[in-house]
Amino acid sequence: MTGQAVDTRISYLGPEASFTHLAATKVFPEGTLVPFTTIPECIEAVAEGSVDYAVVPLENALEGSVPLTVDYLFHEAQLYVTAEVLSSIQQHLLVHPDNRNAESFEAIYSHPHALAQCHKFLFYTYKNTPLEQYSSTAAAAKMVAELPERNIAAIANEFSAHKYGLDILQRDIHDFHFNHTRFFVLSKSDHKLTDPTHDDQIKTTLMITPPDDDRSGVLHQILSVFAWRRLNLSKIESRPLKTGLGDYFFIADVLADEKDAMMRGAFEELAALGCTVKTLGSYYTYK
Ligand SMILES: O=C(O)C(=O)C[C@]1(C(=O)O)C=C[C@@H](O)C=C1
Repeated sequence: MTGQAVDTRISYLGPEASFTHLAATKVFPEGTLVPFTTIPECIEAVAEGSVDYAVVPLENALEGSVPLTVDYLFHEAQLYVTAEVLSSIQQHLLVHPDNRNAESFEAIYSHPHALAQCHKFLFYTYKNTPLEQYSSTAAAAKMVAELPERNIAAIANEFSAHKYGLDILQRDIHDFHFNHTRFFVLSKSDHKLTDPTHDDQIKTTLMITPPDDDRSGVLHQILSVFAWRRLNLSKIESRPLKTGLGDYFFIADVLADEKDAMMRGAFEELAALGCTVKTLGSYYTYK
């Protein structure tokens, strides 16, 4: 199934020119893209059926997981991943043209992940400048554009600079060169989006809750389920179950299709161990 239909509706963490918007246009060059201010709003829109898909950030190479996305998918939503998008992230310091000669700023605004990706730059160059969290990089850029009378700056991408008429004061301010973010394309139905450009490697994301009997070696047992079947994990991470200190679930990416015989065997063995498994489905990567 491709994501090309014009009448397909897609929610994304907006506004226009956010990194999430750019990721959404890779998969849906022709769909109707509907911006939302928060990740839960994007996810709820697809869950309640006002859009067909949601595109949300999942993980960044420098900052790690976006906890809100992971936790919302585990605790609140029953959705499937139909594709993931891998995007290279370049962060720039943007200012209103009226303030391009400013040497210091009242505050610098951006999404918390973007501020964190530029920690070293901000620490060494703007040590005493307050850093203010905003709903997305593009939302911060839009706000800076709308308030020329305030001497403030935003961290966002080049598209935001063009879209909102800002100057790029400093390019590529992210701390490490390899800055990439993974985005999930979510749907209510379990299917795979495909495209001639997608990667051949299929991936399945599982959310595994261990049995609550506190037995020793349970993580080892879970890992062995995959290891002896030669099912390669590209990621495993623990997140709090929110039921008590020390209670966790694991989010694991397995490089296989959940319909493979080996994967079906893995599901059976995990159940026999007393684990509860929530599958987010199998999907390809758009680059
Ligand atoms: O899409 C955006 O512009 C965002 O602000 C979100 C987000 C994120 O949550 O990771 C997306 C990509 C970048 O890693 C920085 C921020």
